[in-house]
Amino acid sequence: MLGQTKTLSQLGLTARDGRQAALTGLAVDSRDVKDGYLFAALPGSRIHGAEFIQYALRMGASAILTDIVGARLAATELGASDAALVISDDPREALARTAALWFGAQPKTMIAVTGTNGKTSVATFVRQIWTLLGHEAINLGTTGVEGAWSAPLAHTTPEPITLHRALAEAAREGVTHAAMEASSHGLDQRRLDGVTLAAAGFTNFTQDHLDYHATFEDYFAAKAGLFARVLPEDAKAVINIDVDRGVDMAAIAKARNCPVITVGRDSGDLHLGNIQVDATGQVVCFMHHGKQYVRRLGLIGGFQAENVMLAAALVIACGEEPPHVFDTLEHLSTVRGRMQLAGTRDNGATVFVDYAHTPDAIATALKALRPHVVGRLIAIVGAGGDRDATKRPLMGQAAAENADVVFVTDDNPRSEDPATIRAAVLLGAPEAIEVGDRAEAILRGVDALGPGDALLIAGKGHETGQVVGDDVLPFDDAEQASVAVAALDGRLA
Ligand SMILES: CC(=O)N[C@H]1[C@@H](OP(=O)(O)OP(=O)(O)OC[C@H]2O[C@@H](n3ccc(=O)[nH]c3=O)[C@H](O)[C@@H]2O)O[C@H](CO)[C@@H](O)[C@@H]1O[C@H](C)C(=O)N[C@@H](C)C(=O)N[C@H](CCC(=O)O)C(=O)O
Ligand SMILES: Nc1ncnc2c1ncn2[C@@H]1O[C@H](COP(=O)(O)OP(=O)(O)OP(=O)(O)O)[C@@H](O)[C@H]1O
Ligand SMILES: N[C@H](CCC[C@H](N)C(=O)O)C(=O)O
Ligand SMILES: [Mg+2]
Repeated sequence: MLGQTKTLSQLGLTARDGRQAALTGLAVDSRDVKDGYLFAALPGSRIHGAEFIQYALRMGASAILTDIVGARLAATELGASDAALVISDDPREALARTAALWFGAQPKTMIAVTGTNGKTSVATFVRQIWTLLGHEAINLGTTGVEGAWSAPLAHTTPEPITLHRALAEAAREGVTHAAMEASSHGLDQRRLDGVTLAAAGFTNFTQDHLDYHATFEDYFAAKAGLFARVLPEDAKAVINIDVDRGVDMAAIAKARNCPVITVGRDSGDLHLGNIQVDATGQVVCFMHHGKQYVRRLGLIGGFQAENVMLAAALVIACGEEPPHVFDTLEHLSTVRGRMQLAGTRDNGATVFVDYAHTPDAIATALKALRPHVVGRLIAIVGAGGDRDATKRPLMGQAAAENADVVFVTDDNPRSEDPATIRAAVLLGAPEAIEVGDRAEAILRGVDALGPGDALLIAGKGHETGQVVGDDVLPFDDAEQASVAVAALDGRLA
């Protein structure tokens, strides 16, 4: 995009006085504005971006996109400037559409997946299936952009400028298929409203993010925006109807005339029949419109079978032949940090790392492990700072109810006092052992493993840092686990 200019009208924008402007770039943060840029001054959760219009104008902004409140806030600066002023009722949505036009390309076939848990897993499985079918495919989300083209991302659903820059670059590199995660923050802030989707998926709905969304209903409404607003009317909605609110989500999609494909544990256009677990995976019977496909997945957990089912249905919704899709499933590999086997002790006990950071995910992950374990199930849990505080005791409770031994430790305390967070988790797990230092908790968890036992280290999954205050200290659960196993089994040089 370097060196290009586009006029406001080429970007679908109209200035209040009809003025044109040749733009050289877009920015959502005044500190990123350069000569000739459009600065989107958005209403924020802490401050209105219009407070920075004066700064953006000094940096050479040629146009300002904001709402009526922003225009009033910066009336004096705007009055004295030549910059074009675009006022929108929904400037975040306008920015998303503008960013799509500015970058001008995306992979031809795109899907998005929302839900409290399972988005990264489903998006990764969709990408793996497309790749196995011979397509150039990527997934975008919590673990960055992965697949045929890769790049790091700071957010699960990046803001529109970052998102469309990545999509356009991937498309230029030959990527034809992309699966992205739609977080509730991303949907609420219209970050993906400029993406053209062929299909959208819904995994499940349980508690998270009640720090950001005022009520549970607001959280649902944000997620429902994927089907109520972002998905085009002729595009397919693929919905797990065997989970809470699945039926409501399907009704929202139907009301917009989107064809609805249902999946579920026990019912739906695609559902699961018998599942037989073994030490390293499961043999699953997939039932699709009266046909049965029995396939072995090298993945642990009934929830991963459900995620694979949703991924397969999304790929089929995008036009692939069902038998070809089911034939790829035996070749799927574990998503990094999701039920990842991180070590096996000499006595056969296993250690898994999993990104469970909600009450439902902790319960689900532990229940999923139980059939694979003949001995005790040990869990290490902790809750993040500066995030939904009401989920903390519920996370402790989920661990206490589903594991035999629980350690409560730290997981990204951020600006909060770690001991206060642990105390909240311990309210739900009063018998748990408190070990603040995460490395020590892992060492003690691994040390406690007898023959036939298993350890679940929950919360950090693929993360490579422990966020304490403003510092990110290097920390990797899988690495710590394998070091602990090696040290305790005398395999460290
Ligand atoms: C809570 C939240 O989502 N905040 C997002 C929101 O910022 P905000 O409303 O808090 O912004 P603010 O600080 O009030 O500032 C208002 C505006 O002034 C601008 N500004 C601010 C300072 C300045 O000097 N100049 C300037 O222009 C800001 O860019 C912003 O547009 O709008 C910004 C611009 O679009 C986002 O970058 C920012 O994401 C922050 C960085 C964030 O951390 N978000 C997280 C919580 C998030 O989105 N997570 C989700 C979910 C993950 C999950 O599912 O678990 C994700 O998709 O990653
Ligand atoms: N279908 C599911 N049902 C219940 N729990 C699940 C499901 N899929 C994954 N989980 C749990 O949630 C954790 C996170 O999975 P994943 O990263 O795929 O979810 P996500 O929705 O992308 O999370 P985030 O909100 O952080 O982006 C997993 O490690 C597992 O414990
Ligand atoms: N995307 C989630 C990840 C949480 C992971 C956990 N390790 C934590 O820090 O709470 C969030 O930011 O809420
Ligand atoms: Mg994710």
